[in-house]
Amino acid sequence: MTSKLVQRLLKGRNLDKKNSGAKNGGKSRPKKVVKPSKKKPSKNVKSGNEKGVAVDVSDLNWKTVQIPDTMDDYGGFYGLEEIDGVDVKIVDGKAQFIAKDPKKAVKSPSESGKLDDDIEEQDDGDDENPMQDLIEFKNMDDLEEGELGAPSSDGSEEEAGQDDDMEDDIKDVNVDEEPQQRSEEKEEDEVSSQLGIEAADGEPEQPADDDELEVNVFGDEVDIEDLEGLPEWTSRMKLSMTTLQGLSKQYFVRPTEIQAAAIPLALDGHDIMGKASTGSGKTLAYGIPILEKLVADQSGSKPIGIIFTPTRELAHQVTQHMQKQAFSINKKNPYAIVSLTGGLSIHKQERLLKYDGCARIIIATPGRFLEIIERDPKLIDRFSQIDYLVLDEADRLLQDGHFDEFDKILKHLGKARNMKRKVKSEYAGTGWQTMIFSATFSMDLFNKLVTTNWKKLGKDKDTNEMEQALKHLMTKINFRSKPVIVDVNPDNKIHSKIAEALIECLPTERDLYTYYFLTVYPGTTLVFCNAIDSVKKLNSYLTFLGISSFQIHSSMTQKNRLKNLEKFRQEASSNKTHGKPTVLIASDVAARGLDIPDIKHVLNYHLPRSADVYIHRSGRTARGDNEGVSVMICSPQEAMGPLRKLRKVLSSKSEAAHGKKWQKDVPVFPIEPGVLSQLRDRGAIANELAEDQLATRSLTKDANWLKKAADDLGIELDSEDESKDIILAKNKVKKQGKQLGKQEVKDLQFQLKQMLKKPIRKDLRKSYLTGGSTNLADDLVKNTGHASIIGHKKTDALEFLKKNKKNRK
Ligand SMILES: Nc1ncnc2c1ncn2[C@@H]1O[C@H](COP(=O)(O)OP(=O)(O)OP(=O)(O)O)[C@@H](O)[C@H]1O
Repeated sequence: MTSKLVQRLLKGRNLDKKNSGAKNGGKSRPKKVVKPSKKKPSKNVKSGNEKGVAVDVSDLNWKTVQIPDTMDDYGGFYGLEEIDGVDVKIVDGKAQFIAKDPKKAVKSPSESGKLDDDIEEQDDGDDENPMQDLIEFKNMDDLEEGELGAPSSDGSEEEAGQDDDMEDDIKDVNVDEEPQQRSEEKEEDEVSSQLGIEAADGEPEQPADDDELEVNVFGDEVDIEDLEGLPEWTSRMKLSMTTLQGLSKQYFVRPTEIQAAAIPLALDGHDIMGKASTGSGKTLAYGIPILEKLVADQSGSKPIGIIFTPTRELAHQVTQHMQKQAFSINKKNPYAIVSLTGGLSIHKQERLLKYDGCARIIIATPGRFLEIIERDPKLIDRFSQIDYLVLDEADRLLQDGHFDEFDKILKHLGKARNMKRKVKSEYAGTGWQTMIFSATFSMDLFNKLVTTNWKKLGKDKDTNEMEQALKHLMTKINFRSKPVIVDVNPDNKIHSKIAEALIECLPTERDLYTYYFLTVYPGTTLVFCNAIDSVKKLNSYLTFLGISSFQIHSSMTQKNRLKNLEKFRQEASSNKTHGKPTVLIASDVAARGLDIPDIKHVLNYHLPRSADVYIHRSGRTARGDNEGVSVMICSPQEAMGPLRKLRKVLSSKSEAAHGKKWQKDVPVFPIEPGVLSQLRDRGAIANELAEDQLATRSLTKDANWLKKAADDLGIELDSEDESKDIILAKNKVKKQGKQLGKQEVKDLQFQLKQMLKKPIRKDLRKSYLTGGSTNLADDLVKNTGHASIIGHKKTDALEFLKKNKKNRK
């Protein structure tokens, strides 16, 4: 009996050079085909046996499985194909596909054609190197010396518990195929996700015909009337219908300040240095001009722009933002706008870059981009043809230590383009248009870069900070002409829609006060810690306390980071309706650029290391038109020293001139001792359990790591080897000291469970439903009571701070 085979497509899309817009005037789009095998496909059906004919898998006539529209494209399950009348036989460990009736089961030559040659897979294996990832992220992110403990005790893989659901998406698919094939498809899926392809949320996986698209775009999806509702865009700048449709679809009825100022200048061909608050729409300020070029040249094949970002998450986010804005182009060619970051197979990315019509706009981290172009000089020639170069979060990209990679990229591209300096530090007419954007252009970040004239520039008191930074940048970046400075946030301060506050506590009580804040002010909260160990510990602590908590830090694999971000988003939206907190605990890998909707609070568990970091961390709330709260937890000693310094940098010149004290601007959150005391005991137990959990995980990892290292070296591990290494031995003893016995863990978990069942009461109040200062019955009826503290009114940190501010005035 022949079976029905099912295979998964690369997100239902593929690369069909033959059908790419480049050769068809942009009219046709990639045909949906899958390349499931690394084997070079045969053009002809192979010789058969008495039961059927052995057929190469890529020659089979797969049929698309229709999946209901209501299903999300989560994990790429929209790309299923099936075939009848084919058996799988394992011969010499390899799968053979036996077709009973080759006429029915095999594609006609015109269907199979040369496509597979075009996208022939090389036997490249998976290049993911966890250690390499770590190094990359150490460069760009926040790892501190010693944070990793034993040699990658954390590896690049997250703790077992966290990894469980990071399992291969494909496992649920009923596939009669070789495991190897499945893992290849998994890789493909990762690449498609890496390229930001899933951004086409909810859209059909099979692109529609052009006519159909017109109907969709102008009929169902975008009300043509809406376009008339965008006079605030059209009166200020000339934009294509495609761009206006994108804006209309996202309900962006007017440009933000930075967009209104920067887009017309960019469309006029100016190089730009742009500064605006966090969450003020800088992505589209540089993105729209680049997309306009793509709209005008949809059938072309040369790359239009490269956007560099300092972190992978940001690169993915910018990709999705751009794809969403250019949704109709993205529908036709999902590979026109792609991201290029570390953490996933470089070979897959390299292959995709070679196709005409693909990768017209690239959003990349500098490390991976440099690696790719240095492996293939042809790519240097290709990318030197760009019209636009963007540095998002430019100050971070150009920061000490990171500039080298970027400098090398500039040199490679400049040389290939044969750029000639026309005037001092300007490449008039020969270069690309450069746009650099950030919320901060702090002098602190540049002053570590060694330049001969930097000190002199720093003394020039008449020039403002942006001018000085620009003078410096002019020596580093190949601008076409002197960039126009667009500074819509000249005071360089925290976004005006963010209410700031302080919580003072002992350094050892940060966990407890975080728990307190989350309990009293539930909502979507992003907590920033300075050390990865603190992220892990707090995540474990809050999870034991029953709070929906997720973590993201730079020693996690890229896949897990993206997954956790996604899970946090999902959980936040369901918890919101129940008045429950949802927490994302992050290292500074999440401080810049991330645009997570509806973050109500940012909590600085540790004081940020600089004012810029504080501005970026706080800027994860109050995105777009929203308001938000940023709270710093600090000890009394910190308030005297580092905090004072931080506030001094943040206070505007006018405030300083008026002798205004920062304490007046930043209120201390009042703590209700009655509530806090009820949280203390449960917090203490959660703390013990969290320490035990982390110590146990870490010891297991250390042991695994040592064993693997010994296996790799082909030596047998002597149980005394560890104790010979003093640091390892000390670490081990320290961790063992935090471990609990199995029974102890069980007892504590039981105790905690009982405690968590008990409701928290305001002022330890016991009963009196209608008596006392708060009428509980009233609260119940009017729904004015707190979701988790009996006798407490509903609270909102933002409202509280606003009222507080009014009272202080
Ligand atoms: N014209 C607009 N009207 C309303 N919302 C907008 C507009 N442009 C962008 N947004 C939204 O504002 C939010 C912030 O945009 P974006 O991420 O570009 O900010 P940013 O200035 O780059 O922030 P950061 O400095 O933190 O990186 C996004 O959710 C985006 O969709």
